[in-house]
Amino acid sequence: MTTTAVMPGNVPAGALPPDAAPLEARAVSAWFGERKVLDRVSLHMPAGSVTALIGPSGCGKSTFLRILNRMHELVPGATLAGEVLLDGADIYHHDRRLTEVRRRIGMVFQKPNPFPAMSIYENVTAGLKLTATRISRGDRDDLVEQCLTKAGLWNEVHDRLRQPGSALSGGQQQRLCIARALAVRPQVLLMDEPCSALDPTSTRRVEETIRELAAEVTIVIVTHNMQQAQRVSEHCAFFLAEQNTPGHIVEQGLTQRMFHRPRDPRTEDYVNGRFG
Ligand SMILES: Nc1ncnc2c1ncn2[C@@H]1O[C@H](COP(=O)(O)OP(=O)(O)OP(=O)(O)O)[C@@H](O)[C@H]1O
Repeated sequence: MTTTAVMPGNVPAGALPPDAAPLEARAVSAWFGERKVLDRVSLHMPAGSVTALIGPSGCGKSTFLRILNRMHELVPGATLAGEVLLDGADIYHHDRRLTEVRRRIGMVFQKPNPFPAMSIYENVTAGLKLTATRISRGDRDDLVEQCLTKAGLWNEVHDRLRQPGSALSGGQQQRLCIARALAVRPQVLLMDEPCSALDPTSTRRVEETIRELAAEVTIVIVTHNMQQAQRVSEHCAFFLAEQNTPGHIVEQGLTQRMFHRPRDPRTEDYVNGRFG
């Protein structure tokens, strides 16, 4: 797949976003100090679709997600082995710039975390400053509208863009965080339980947003909610860490197949709520 991502310093006001890219983990293992928490995880996350990571607490889903945009290395004593390929190129290659990797592979966290002192408008454009992206005032206005529209929030906030982001409801704040992540035109969006702090109505709204974005950005989402995994994802990977062994993938494939015709009895037990 060719890459036409917009580089920092050159953001035209065109249609969002550039190009979703496939992400692939090859034999990824991870340690915290001496303790191995992931063992040789290989997973293909196809471009322009949603991949859900499911599994009981502590099996390494968040650690795996954080490895996908090089956040794992921020933890003192944390190490890893294996490769992560974005559009075929290893994000851990010594030539890759960390800021560029994180710009291409954005992250939305469990708890909505808009910058509290910034307005809604400034929250969306915050990432442009961090990535030293130059953009004219007119293009910036267009970008804010596009990102808020993509995040399903424009209609609710277009008349109060200068109000603080923290004044929004929890679900709106999470969609603001999605808009902020989109503003730097990522090819991949990682989401770590993005709805776990939200009420059911806000959850549905964020899920709609995820589905709307899916054609244009590769999405990888950690979720404990089996209904949510089925509603939002095309692909699914079931992680398990049995009896203090490191987490690994038991089964992966199309979500509908995994939920209705699982191949491994442990997958069947998990998706049917018999453990975890
Ligand atoms: N910063 C850390 N330092 C040491 N150990 C950690 C750290 N973060 C996670 N771990 C350990 O790594 C293992 C995997 O944790 P991780 O958070 O990735 O699992 P998870 O599947 O995402 O869990 P949950 O669903 O509860 O969020 C766990 O045993 C956890 O205790």
